[in-house]
Amino acid sequence: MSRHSRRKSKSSKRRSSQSTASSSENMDLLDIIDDGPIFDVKTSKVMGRYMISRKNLKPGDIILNEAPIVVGPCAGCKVQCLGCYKPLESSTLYIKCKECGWPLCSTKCKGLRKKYGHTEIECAILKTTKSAQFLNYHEMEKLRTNFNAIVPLRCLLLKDTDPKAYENLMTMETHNEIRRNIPELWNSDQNTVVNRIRNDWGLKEYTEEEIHSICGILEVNSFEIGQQGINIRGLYPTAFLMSHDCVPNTNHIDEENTFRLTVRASTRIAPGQMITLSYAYTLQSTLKRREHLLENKFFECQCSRCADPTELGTYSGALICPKCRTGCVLSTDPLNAEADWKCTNVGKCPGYKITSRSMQLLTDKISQELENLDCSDIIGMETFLEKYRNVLHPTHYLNLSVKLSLSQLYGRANGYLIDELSEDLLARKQEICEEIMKIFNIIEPGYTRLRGVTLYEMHAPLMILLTRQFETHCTKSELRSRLKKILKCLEEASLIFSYEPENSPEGMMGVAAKDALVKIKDWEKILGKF
Ligand SMILES: C[S@@+](CC[C@H](N)C(=O)[O-])C[C@H]1O[C@@H](n2cnc3c(N)ncnc32)[C@H](O)[C@@H]1O
Repeated sequence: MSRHSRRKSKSSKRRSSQSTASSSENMDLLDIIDDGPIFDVKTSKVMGRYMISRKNLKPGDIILNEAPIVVGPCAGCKVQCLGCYKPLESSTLYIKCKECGWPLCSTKCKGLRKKYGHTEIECAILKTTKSAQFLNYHEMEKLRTNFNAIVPLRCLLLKDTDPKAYENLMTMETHNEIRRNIPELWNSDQNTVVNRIRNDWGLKEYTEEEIHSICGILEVNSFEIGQQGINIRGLYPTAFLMSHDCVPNTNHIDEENTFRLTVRASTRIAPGQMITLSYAYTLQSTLKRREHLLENKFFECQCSRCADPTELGTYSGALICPKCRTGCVLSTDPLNAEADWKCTNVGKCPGYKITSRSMQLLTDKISQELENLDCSDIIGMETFLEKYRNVLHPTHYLNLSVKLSLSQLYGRANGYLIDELSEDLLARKQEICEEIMKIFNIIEPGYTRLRGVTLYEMHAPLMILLTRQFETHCTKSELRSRLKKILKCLEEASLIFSYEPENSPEGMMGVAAKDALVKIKDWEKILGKF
């Protein structure tokens, strides 16, 4: 899943505690379960195992904190250091491990002989199997595919090095029965993982079936992790148990060097409520999210957002009716990707219908146009919004992604620095932030990065406009109420970012939000409490 994972266990009476979870590197599921009643694991025919809360959780509460079972390069990744995963493709500064011959960032790489890096046992196997002979540095595409087999090999090595972890891992969902009927997927795993491990490296002790199962487990259960330009995947012993929801109630972060995962509640979660994360990108339409989930996680999402043609009133996939120009064109059956789309302006529209296929062709074409836009081109983005004003709903996911970019570009891009913005452009930044916040409040509610970033962005135009206007046209009471609004934005942003690593972009935004809060407090000293 994208920045998520899940896990297994037949019993429905399992639970974990925050204190136990954070106290031991080597705990297993049962250790967690025995000690603290944060969640239970239940089983359903449709979803398999899933987690429910045992208590009232508040936003920010830790649900679990655990070390990975295994980490390493993603399938399809670029060439990277086998120890610390630093990207190496565009770097001339790399060496080959003097034992196994695989690329490393340096002889002093911090991941050498480390549990979650290039271990001695991995190095010995890659050396004795003469695996480096297949690393042809003149054919990058082929070279990259060698990395696909690294994490599967690490999983297989657990059989001897950590049998309990291996046993745990092998209970995870593989979806082999579906995956083996998708030739493109199965053959790619066969060629780049199974044949690599068994034929090229000669490790025949591992069966084809078990290697395919590990490929499935990794695809279905691993989290995308990594900080500071590192993009890798990790399997976690418990977090994989969280089921998917297109409006999730948790968020998670992974620590930079240890790769420990912390899952927190992002909203209030009541006892008995499912603990969820989104395996798909929330800023997409139902059709796109469901397509991703079916192709990558092998299930059909039926959540309340997917089942509602308006997507809980966010209209993330809605078109503007070309006939009546005011109605919304929505799916007649959102849980059926083939269903027609119709204008819902009943009585006022002469009637408009489009097939799902045509609707997708249209949005794919517009999406392609968007992809070709320079990501810092403010005018290009505003022109895009204007061009599709009568085609896409204002909160269609393509418009939302443009507005999210604009919310950050106004005030930061060259020629658009915050102090240089005219009052009109400051008002535009504010308007965009307010518009997208309404949607994020629905699809990414609570303590989420998207809300944190947007709240922080929103405070800036509010503050600059106020500083420019307060001497000329602002009464004392208006001043106080405007400062109160800014204070609220900053306080919430700063709270959300307090859970982020300090050196991450969000962590740094948190520091900036705190600094800005101090300045606002100075105003409070003059004006009295807001
Ligand atoms: C990471 S696993 C979650 C743990 C898994 N249920 C188990 O028992 O091991 C992800 C898989 O769980 C199932 N799943 C998770 N969320 C679901 C949902 N909302 N609807 C249907 N199936 C879901 C799907 O089979 C999916 O591929």
